[in-house]
Amino acid sequence: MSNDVLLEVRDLTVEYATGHTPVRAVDKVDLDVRAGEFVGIVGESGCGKSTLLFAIAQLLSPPAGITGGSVGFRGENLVVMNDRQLAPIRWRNMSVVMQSAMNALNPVKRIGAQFSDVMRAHGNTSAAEIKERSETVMRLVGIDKVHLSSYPHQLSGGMRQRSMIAMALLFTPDLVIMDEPTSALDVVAQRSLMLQIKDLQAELGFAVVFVTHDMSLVSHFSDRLMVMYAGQTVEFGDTRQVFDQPAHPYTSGLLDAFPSIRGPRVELVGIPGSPPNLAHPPAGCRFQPRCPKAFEACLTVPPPLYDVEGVQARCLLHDDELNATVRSAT
Ligand SMILES: Nc1ncnc2c1ncn2[C@@H]1O[C@H](COP(=O)(O)OP(=O)(O)OP(=O)(O)O)[C@@H](O)[C@H]1O
Repeated sequence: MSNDVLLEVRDLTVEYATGHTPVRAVDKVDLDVRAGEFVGIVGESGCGKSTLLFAIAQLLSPPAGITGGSVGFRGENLVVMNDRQLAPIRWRNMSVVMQSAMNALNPVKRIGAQFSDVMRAHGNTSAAEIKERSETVMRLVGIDKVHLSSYPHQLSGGMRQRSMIAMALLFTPDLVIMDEPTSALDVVAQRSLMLQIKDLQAELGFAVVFVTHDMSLVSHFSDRLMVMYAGQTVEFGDTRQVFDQPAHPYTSGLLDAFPSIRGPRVELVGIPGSPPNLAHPPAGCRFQPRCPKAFEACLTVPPPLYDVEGVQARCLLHDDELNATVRSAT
């Protein structure tokens, strides 16, 4: 991993134009990803994780649209580019692996033919070159090259996901965006696929942005972790630090809701209540209605991100001035 910033997302805002009030699914999100880094994004269902990934990859379609901010990738803002300008970047420099290979792969086309389509669409026309690269990426993900002649339904779930990853690596991109690529797999296949992604990353040096619901997956595999709640980043920092000393009550709640594989047995506690309606988020802190540590200011003051020993956390508990006022009033 280097210190070169590969992806620089600033103030990114995405809205779904449905009903009377637009739904702001991603609200002014900042995200930097360095070359070769693995960044995990977690949060409850509906918090905007997939929308953020689609916005970064410029794959949103109506009613969703980017209404503010920028996506800097290798120094260029993707948001202002048209499809023709994006074409040379897609697959070659940035590729996407979706949640379900069964939906992303064409069911009536052999795997090899799908690889070939991607390579031809992006400028590789030599049949020999396409064959060689297709066999190489299948080897990289541990699938015998005979399966280039298979249809998706002839492969197991794990093999389908692996072939999606192989397809994403056809051009050795700098960034691979993954939206829960292991969620349809059993835990054994899940772990083996994750180990393989990490090995490939070490070998080929690409960065990964990885969305999941699974805290134990990110605890093992990500360098840095972003926790999202109601369209916003609520905590972002070094994964170990976030796990050891969560700086946001929502992160603590997520951690308490997941079993630890090796630690002592403890009772799991869920987070009471449910996430807010993003068309009408609560005033003040969005997590406040569910927060065990909420105090009066949380009802009205929308918290910014505070720096807490190198981790960013969107919680008024870290506002020294506000806390001094609260202490002096009691
Ligand atoms: N087609 C749509 N029309 C209107 N609003 C939508 C649409 N799709 C998503 N949303 C809104 O965007 C929010 C974020 O959705 P998104 O799928 O990005 O969340 P997520 O965190 O990826 O959830 P999951 O983990 O279940 O995939 C949802 O809460 C919903 O309010």
